[in-house]
Amino acid sequence: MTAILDVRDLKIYYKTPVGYVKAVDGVSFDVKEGEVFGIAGESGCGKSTLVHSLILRKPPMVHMGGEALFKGRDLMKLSKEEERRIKYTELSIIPQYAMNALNPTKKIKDIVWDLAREHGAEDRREVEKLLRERLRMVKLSEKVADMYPVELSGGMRQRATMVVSTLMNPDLLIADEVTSALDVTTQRVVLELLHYFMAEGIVKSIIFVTHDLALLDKIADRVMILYAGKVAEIGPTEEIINSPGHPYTSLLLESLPKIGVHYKQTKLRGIPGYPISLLNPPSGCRFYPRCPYGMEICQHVEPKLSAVDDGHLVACHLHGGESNE
Ligand SMILES: Nc1ncnc2c1ncn2[C@@H]1O[C@H](COP(=O)(O)OP(=O)(O)OP(=O)(O)O)[C@@H](O)[C@H]1O
Repeated sequence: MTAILDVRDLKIYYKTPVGYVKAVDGVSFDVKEGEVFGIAGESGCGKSTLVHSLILRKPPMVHMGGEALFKGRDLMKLSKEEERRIKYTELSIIPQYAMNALNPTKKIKDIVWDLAREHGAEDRREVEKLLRERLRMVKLSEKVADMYPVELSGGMRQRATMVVSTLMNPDLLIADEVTSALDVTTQRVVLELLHYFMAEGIVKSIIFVTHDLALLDKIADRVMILYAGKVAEIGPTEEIINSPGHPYTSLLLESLPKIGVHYKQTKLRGIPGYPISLLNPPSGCRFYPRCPYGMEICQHVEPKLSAVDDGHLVACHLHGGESNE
C-alpha cells in the first residue's frame, strides 16, 4: 500500500518564557492509503500537538525539524495560502470538541457554503444538494441544513460536524478524540460513520487519535503509542493489543476496565508515577522513571525503534538494546 502521509523525525515544540516544551520530539510514522491509523497515549503525550501541526501551526507552536510528506508535499513547508487550500479538500480534521466546533451564529448550510466558496465552489445549489445528501447518509434530516448548531442535540451536532469536515472528500481525515465526551451508544455511531466514510470512498485514510486503546481495537488497522513526545511502539492493532512489546503499552492496556470485573472488589490498576516534564526531558528512555523493568542502560541511552516482528516496532532496551547514540 502506498503511504499518503510520511512523517520523518518530526519535532514540534512550544516556545514558552521558561524554554521549549518538547511536545513532539523526533516522531516518525506513515499512514497508508486505505487504512485507519490510530494514535494513543496518556493525556499530554503530544497526540493533539502532532495532528494539529499537520494542519495549522500557530504560535507558540514551532516546527523545529523533520518533515511530513503528504502526497509528496512537505506540510511543514506549505505557504499559508497552500495550507488554506488543502484544508477540507485534501486534509481535514474533526476537532476534539466537535460538538462545539460549528459557528453558532450561522445555519449549517451557510457554514458549508462559506467553506465551499472559499475553496472555489460557484454553484450554491449544487453544494446544498450535496449537503442534504450527506445529511441523509448520516441519518440526519435534510432540515438540519436550515438549522443553527444550537438547535441540534449533542449527538446531532457531532454528526453535522462530521458531514462538514468530510463534505469535500478529503484524502486524509484526522479524528482528534472525537469520541471522548460521548456516551457508549453515540461513540458506536461515530465509529460506524467513520467506517462508512471509508467504505463509500468519501475519505481514503483516517488518523484516529484517542487516549482509549480499547476503541482502537474497534477501528484502527495499525496503532502508534506515544509517550512523552516520542514513539514507544507502532504495529498492527491486533499485535499491539495482544502482544505489546513496550512496558508502557502493557501498563496502558492493564489500566483499561474489563467487562465482567467488579471494580469495588478488584482495584483497577493505573500506571504508577507521572509523565516527565517536557521542558527538560532526561536523556535515556523517557519512560524509565515509571518503568517496572528499568535497567542501567535505560537511564543514559535513548532506545531506538527496532523491529520485533513484521511491521511491529518497539523503542525499548528489552528488545535489542540498540541505541540512537
Ligand atoms: N500552548 C502550549 N504552550 C505550552 N505547552 C503546551 C501548549 N499546548 C500543549 N502544551 C504541552 O505540550 C504537551 C503535549 O500536549 P498535547 O495537548 O499535544 O497532548 P495530548 O496527548 O493531546 O493530551 P490531551 O489528550 O490531554 O489533549 C503537554 O506537555 C502540554 O502541556
